[in-house]
Amino acid sequence: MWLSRVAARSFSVAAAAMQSARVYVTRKVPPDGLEVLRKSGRVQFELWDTDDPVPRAELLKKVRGVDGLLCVLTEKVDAELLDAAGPGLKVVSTMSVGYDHLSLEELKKRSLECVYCHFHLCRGIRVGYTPDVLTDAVAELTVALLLCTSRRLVEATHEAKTGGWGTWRTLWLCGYELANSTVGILGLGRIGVAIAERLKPFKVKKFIYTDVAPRPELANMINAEYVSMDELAQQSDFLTICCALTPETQGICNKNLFSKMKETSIFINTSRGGVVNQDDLYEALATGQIAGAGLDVTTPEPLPTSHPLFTLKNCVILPHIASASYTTRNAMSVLAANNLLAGLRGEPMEKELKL
Ligand SMILES: O=C(O)[C@H](O)CO
Repeated sequence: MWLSRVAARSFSVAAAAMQSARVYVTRKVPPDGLEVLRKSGRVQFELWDTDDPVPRAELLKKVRGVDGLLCVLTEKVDAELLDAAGPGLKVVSTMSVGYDHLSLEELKKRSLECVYCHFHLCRGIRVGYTPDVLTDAVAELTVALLLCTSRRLVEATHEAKTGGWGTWRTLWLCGYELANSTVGILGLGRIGVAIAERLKPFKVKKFIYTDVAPRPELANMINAEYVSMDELAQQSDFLTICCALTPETQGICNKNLFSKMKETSIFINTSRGGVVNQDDLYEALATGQIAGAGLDVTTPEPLPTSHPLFTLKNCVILPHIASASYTTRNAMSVLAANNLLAGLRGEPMEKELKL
């Protein structure tokens, strides 16, 4: 069985190197990325040319026999999809920094089959993603969401528009300020550093963080102290979640964490909804266990408008827009296209996920 799979892959890798590869693009991607694909002259690509996700059944049909897949975070790349694509699939390039929609296990399994293959170009399925190019946009939006939540801007504009604005009142719509505060970062990476750099001029007193292990090279850039998860919860006036969604971080922001936070603290999540237990968060917000939450990500997405979190004044919910600037989304599409092309040529990708 593996022999025929390896043989098929070896043949198709060699063939793709000589002629144009077949690629399926699962979404209308920004123009700069499409231009890269068009100009390459190396790929014949078919595009799901709308802003809505391609229906699963259609996707499974369209990937049959492709050499490459350029996808976004709404497409689950799992065993079913990889089987549907078949042994010719050489590259999956996602236009996202997050890769929790890709089953790394399944991708790895298929790559391992190539241990038996002695062709240099035959290295299993390679995966590209788009870190770095979105760091500025995500950090900027995180700061905006944090200020919007802590200074109650959504509530305030609502009051102004709907006649709630009476006379000037001493404690009306008061919130919490960054000056002299402690900001906690759960999961310190490029984005956490970029957020801290932007918050520093607001006169934050102290940055603290936790992660699977200390990250001194990054922490030194923002003078952040490594603390335990409990200390992070207890000390943070603002807690910003920057970790990837993995089996280890799934639901890590739960009752246990919220119960240790201050009643005056603000919780901000621009990573993935899955890191939060939303029932526990609702409880913490509704009972005043914490002061407020700003969420750019939820489970599911979109969050149904009937969801209890939407009933809370102290919860600001955005529709997953952290990287949504024209510059960044175009840059992500270019990087995803270049990763795809490099993978198809059997060359190193600019940003490749090590499986
Ligand atoms: O993973 C990502 O890239 C973001 O969540 C969307 O830009």
